[in-house]
Amino acid sequence: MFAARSFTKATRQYSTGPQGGQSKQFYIGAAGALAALVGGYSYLNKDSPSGPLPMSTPKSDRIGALQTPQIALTKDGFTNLTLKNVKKYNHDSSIFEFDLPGSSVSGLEPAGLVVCKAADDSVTGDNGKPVMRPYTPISTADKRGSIDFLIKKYDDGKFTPHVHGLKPGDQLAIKGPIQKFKWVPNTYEKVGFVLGGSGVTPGLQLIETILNNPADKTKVTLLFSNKTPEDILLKEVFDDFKKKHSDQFDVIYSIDQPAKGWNGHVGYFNGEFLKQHLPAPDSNSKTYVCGPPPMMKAISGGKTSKGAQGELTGVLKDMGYKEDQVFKF
Ligand SMILES: Cc1cc2nc3c(=O)[nH]c(=O)nc-3n(C[C@H](O)[C@H](O)[C@H](O)COP(=O)(O)OP(=O)(O)OC[C@H]3O[C@@H](n4cnc5c(N)ncnc54)[C@H](O)[C@@H]3O)c2cc1C
Repeated sequence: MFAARSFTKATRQYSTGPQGGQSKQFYIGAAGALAALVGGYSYLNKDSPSGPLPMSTPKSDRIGALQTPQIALTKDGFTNLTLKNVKKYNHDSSIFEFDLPGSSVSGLEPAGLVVCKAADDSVTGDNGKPVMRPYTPISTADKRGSIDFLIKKYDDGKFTPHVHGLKPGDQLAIKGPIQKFKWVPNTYEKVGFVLGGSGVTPGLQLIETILNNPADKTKVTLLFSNKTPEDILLKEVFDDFKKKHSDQFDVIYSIDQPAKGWNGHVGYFNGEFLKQHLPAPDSNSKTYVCGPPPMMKAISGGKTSKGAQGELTGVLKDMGYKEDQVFKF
């Protein structure tokens, strides 16, 4: 059985049927805002990785129980996918829906990502090589016929102006799925997520995987930092999670400066705040971090230029977390 979701900025509706195992769970990803202030992410390596929109996935588009779907992508090379549809999400982010051939699927299970580059290699870095960036789709692994991304535009960014300039019919080169790790339900009693801006995408993928599995009792806390309230992507999704899984999931939003009508946290996350809300550093917990470089640096230290986890530093290190208790997306 599979979850069917209808995804809009204001409303995210879904029905979730009984689920078999991990492979039959669905996730969305999201990506978003924050960070005009900061920008950039922990790429897989430097230039080579480091208004709302309806995104419905009809049940008929989902993997049929009796049929093994074809996987459209490969991690061995780039596949050029054609842009089917673009929908504005908010002031700087849009949802990009790319065609998958026939009724194939992306096959992108949590915790996984794809790497994107310009289909014609027209976007190059200072070293003359094609710029590549990692993205986590908001569509689920089993969605047939398309893969969808929510991508924030950085006006001074190297890659996202290109993506936001694409029109239906244009192509993007996509490689994946690249699975960072396989989530095993109930490995930890509690997990914490410290996310910023469009770094929300990989976190959302994993959070939804946990919450959609009734057998997974992992308690989840999300601390989500953005520049302004308008930058918070997929807030409606997390609010809905909180409503439906109040005993298992909690989310705290934070913005950088006070804003009219804002009742949530204001300011960067510091040790005192994290100590109050994150699971304590012990063998029953794990904390996941994803966000722009300055945030990563402050919270956990960044990843290495080749995408390795790198040394744990920052606030989490000061709080006593060990390297195996933190994962940097
Ligand atoms: C696992 C993963 C999944 C992701 N998924 C998504 C997703 O679904 N959607 C999405 O929108 N994004 C996602 N991202 C981020 C994405 O990979 C890109 O980083 C982002 O799109 C910006 O790319 P760009 O080339 O346009 O900007 P860049 O050229 O990388 O720059 C972005 C901004 O950061 C600034 N900047 C760059 N480096 C630094 C630095 N060291 N210090 C301070 N400022 C800096 C730039 O001036 C600019 O304002 C994900 C990242 C990861 C690691």
